[in-house]
Amino acid sequence: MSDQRNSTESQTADRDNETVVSLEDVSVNFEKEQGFVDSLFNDAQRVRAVDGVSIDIPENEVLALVGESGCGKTTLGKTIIGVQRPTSGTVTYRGQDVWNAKDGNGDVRIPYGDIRKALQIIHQDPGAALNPNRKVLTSLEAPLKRWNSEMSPEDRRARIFALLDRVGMQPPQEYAHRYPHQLSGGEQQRVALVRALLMNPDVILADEAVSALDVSLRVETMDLLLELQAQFNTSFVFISHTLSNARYLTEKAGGRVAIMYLGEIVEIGPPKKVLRDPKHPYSKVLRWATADLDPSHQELTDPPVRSIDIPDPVNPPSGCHFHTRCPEAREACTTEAPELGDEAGQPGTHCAGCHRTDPDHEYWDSDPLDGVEAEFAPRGESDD
Ligand SMILES: Nc1ncnc2c1ncn2[C@@H]1O[C@H](COP(=O)(O)OP(=O)(O)OP(=O)(O)O)[C@@H](O)[C@H]1O
Repeated sequence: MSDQRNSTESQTADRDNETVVSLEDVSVNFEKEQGFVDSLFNDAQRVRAVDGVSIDIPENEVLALVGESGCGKTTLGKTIIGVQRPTSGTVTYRGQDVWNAKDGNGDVRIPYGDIRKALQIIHQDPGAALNPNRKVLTSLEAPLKRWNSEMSPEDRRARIFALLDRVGMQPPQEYAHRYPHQLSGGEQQRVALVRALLMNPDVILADEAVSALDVSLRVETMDLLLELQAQFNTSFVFISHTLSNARYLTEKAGGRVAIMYLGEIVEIGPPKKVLRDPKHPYSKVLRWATADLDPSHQELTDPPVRSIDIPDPVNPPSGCHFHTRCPEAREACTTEAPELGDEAGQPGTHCAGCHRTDPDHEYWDSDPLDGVEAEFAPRGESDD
């Protein structure tokens, strides 16, 4: 590990809290694909992939988005980096509305081209993202030619070689002249990382960027990502199915973990709080499913849920979306959606969207739902 990241404390203290990207009450709906016959008889159904999310991404942030498949992580990540247009709500980059910049609406202070350069993505499968018929050098030169057209060919190559060298592809001239199939999975991922870094971005979205790698390479790659994040002062949004990777990245970087369920962020905060002492019943389920995070895992035979079925995002449950599966749900959860709190999108805070976090909520006087143990936990148990 480089001495650029000696301690979580110094990293946190050095952090410049200027907001780079801000989402305000953002929702993204998709039309659900239907078969031909269904489409003749039924109205189009809308999937609520992201449902009313507000969050700030400051400079030098490491944020991990975690949740089950289909909960909206990728859609939210793409909305953060300005490639997915929200159905409602606003996305701003350094105060500029991203979609007004794209559409040329109003007084555009930051052109959309600059925003695209500043917000980059690394895909889960770098092999698929690289053109198989192009040498690494050609693939890496393309975005520089497009976005930094004033750069001379010599400077372009010097920058590419320096970055290939920095990510450990040595000698860089030799790697630059290979085709993607002549690289290992880990090397392809490094090329994808170089391509993102070439633009000097403010934010990189890494969508399951290490999950396709062998376990032995995963930690090495995560360490490299964190070193580069610190060196280039770039914020990283990591999308992960697994809490272990999210914990590794965010604990080392002094970052945040956001747990998503059916399009919503249900809990967000520092990993020590969210992963080791979760407040939301759904976060407890994810923690239970990660044996190395939950010492009681071995003794429990069943997951702490009433139902293992994930509801349809076309028609999420009323009130708290999690009430149909929650082992602590009461009547109040079926009607009133819990708030995550105004502070939730901001760094340093730990918030959960659960009525149990409010000791005065009517939840405590309402009846447990079928299958919920009446004395599950006393009032205020979830408070810090
Ligand atoms: N382009 C699209 N058209 C229609 N539905 C979509 C589209 N993209 C995503 N969805 C739906 O939106 C919901 C959220 O998908 P998303 O890919 O964001 O979830 P995810 O948490 O990233 O899942 P995974 O971990 O499996 O990648 C899912 O129900 C998905 O089927």
